[in-house]
Amino acid sequence: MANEHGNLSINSQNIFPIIKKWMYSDHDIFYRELISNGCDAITKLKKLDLIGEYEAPDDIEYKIQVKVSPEKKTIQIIDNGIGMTKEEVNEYINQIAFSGAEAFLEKYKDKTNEDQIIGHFGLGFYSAFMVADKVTIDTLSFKDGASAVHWECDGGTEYDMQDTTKEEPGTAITLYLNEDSYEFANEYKAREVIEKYCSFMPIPIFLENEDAGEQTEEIPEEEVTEKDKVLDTFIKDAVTEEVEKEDGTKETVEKVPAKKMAKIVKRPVALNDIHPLWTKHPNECTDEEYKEFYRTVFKDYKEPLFWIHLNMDYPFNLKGILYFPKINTEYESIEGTIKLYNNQVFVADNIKEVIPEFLLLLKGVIDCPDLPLNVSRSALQNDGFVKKISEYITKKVGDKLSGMYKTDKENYEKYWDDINPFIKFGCLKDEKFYEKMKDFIIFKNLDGKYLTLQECLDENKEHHENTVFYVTDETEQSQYINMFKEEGIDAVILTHNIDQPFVTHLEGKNENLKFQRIDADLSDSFKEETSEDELKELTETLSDVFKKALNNDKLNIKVEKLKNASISSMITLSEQDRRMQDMMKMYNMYGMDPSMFGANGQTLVLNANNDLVKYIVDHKDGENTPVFCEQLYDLALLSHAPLTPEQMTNFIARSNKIMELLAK
Ligand SMILES: Nc1ncnc2c1ncn2[C@@H]1O[C@H](COP(=O)(O)OP(=O)(O)OP(=O)(O)O)[C@@H](O)[C@H]1O
Repeated sequence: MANEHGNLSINSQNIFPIIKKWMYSDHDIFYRELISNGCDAITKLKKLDLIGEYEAPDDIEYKIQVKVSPEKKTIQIIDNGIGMTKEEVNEYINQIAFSGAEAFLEKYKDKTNEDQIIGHFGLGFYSAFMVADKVTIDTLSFKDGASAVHWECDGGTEYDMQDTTKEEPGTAITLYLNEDSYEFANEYKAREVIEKYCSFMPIPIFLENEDAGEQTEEIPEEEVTEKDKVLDTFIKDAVTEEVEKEDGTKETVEKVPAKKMAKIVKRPVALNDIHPLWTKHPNECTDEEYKEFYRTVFKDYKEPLFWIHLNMDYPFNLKGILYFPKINTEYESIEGTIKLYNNQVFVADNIKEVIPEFLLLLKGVIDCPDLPLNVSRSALQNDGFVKKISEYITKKVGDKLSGMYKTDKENYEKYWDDINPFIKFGCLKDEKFYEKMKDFIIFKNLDGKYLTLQECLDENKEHHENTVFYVTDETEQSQYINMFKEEGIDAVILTHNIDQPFVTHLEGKNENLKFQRIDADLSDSFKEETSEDELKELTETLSDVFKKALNNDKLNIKVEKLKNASISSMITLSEQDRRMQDMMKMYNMYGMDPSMFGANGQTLVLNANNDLVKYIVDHKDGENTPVFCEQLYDLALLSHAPLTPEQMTNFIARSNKIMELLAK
């Protein structure tokens, strides 16, 4: 072919400046685009070989080679795939791709970042110009009689094409990096980017630093294969050790015998796993493989609790593995990662348009070749097909969990403390998931037994109808817990942030159902039968004394005769008021007067059967009465909520004073 010089068939003057600016932060995706083009080219050739339209040499080793040269500031991506004829370069590179890229950019150039094209699919070959001033293609088509083509373009609208020599079919793309992009020729940077995007591509990828010189390694000679380039052979001395014999004399014994070794050119190691676990059938995968995959992909050395292997071909193609991670501490925020792949090519993490929001708390991989990824995120959100995929994933997770409840309850209960925030979040976010899971939500009771909602209600029917009492802090609320236990009344433990909105949700779903925190109100079971008048009189007396002693006119005081005489004072706060206060805390409305929202605060309950309370009634004006009142109030507060720093300081000082009085 004579030298051919031509104009790229585009209408706008120059799209390269736009390409170069495109998604500044994601310039590294050119690696993905070019390597996946190479994988596609090889996959096509393998198919042709399979159907008899091409006969590959017996010793063919399909692979992608990435060669970086920090000195020359070049990157080469070489495949031994299908290659291109001159006509194909014309068609795919000079015409179609350019006008395609132009249309693509035209469509999206005004869009803001929020509306990014998913993973920027479709940028293709031209993404090379984000990092390179000049790009060349050397390619030889697999077709009989094809001649090799050299193509070159320096980022303008013109290209040059000429014959070249190339022995084997395939394509080599060479990037001459621009000044801002030299880092991509750094071996470690290249490795990092390739591992990010190409870890599971279906063709082995090898990285080589052209400037690093020949790397070597030493292996036992018997392990040398035909493919190895042997540089030297030598004998590695035996390893010996001096040991003491029974008679006390010493002897030298051979631990490892002398060995014939070979020094060879370092064997290349592929950067990717071409058969990621999700592509295998679940029956073929062992637990150890699942765990190993989890460790490698998520760099999490805590073992996952369990996993779900998604595997379907119809009505759409979807494979993946979702792991339920172990949450180590109560305080660790749960943050998962779901990696999305398209035919083993990494697209992006946590695409909430495709993956239901609550599943993003898990860790996992999803590969869905059918996804329309070259559309904007907002279009994806409204896509019926994408919704179906998302619903399918949710359904599968629900199936797995409900199945586990039914057939492996022991483990389900074992995992419950770790997985319940996730399930509850899912129920709040997704009606269908709630419907699927509602009968499999369990509650840990005061004895550490797990009960369903219905079981909780049935168990306590005699004491309270349709009410579930719950504990949010076992230490703080221990006094109430003891009272409940004494009366044989049960409560459940709900300590996670998600529990408050979740119980509200359950109340909305179940008519008449009420959740009450254990300190919300004192049920009649704890009280002795007594006359209303007597209590009223005591309440008036004690209210006066306490209000005066605590210098607090607004204090609500209620006197009860509690069966347990050792309890002196308690705080109760109605469920509704407490939820209001919690909500205010959540929205950072500290310092506001709760009464603004109708929350009129706590009630100090005093036990008329308690000796200290009796003492106060009998010594209204006693010298030490105010101290008793303050102390009883603080003790009640302590078992309800943490004291403020000022309250705590006073409490400690007063406690010391009381002991001094006792010591006198
Ligand atoms: N390494 C290669 N070997 C053979 N053909 C190639 C190679 N790279 C690109 N091509 C041809 O050029 C065409 C255009 O490539 P480009 O990367 O721009 O778009 P694409 O791969 O079709 O789509 P995508 O936008 O998904 O990358 C390809 O469809 C393919 O026919």
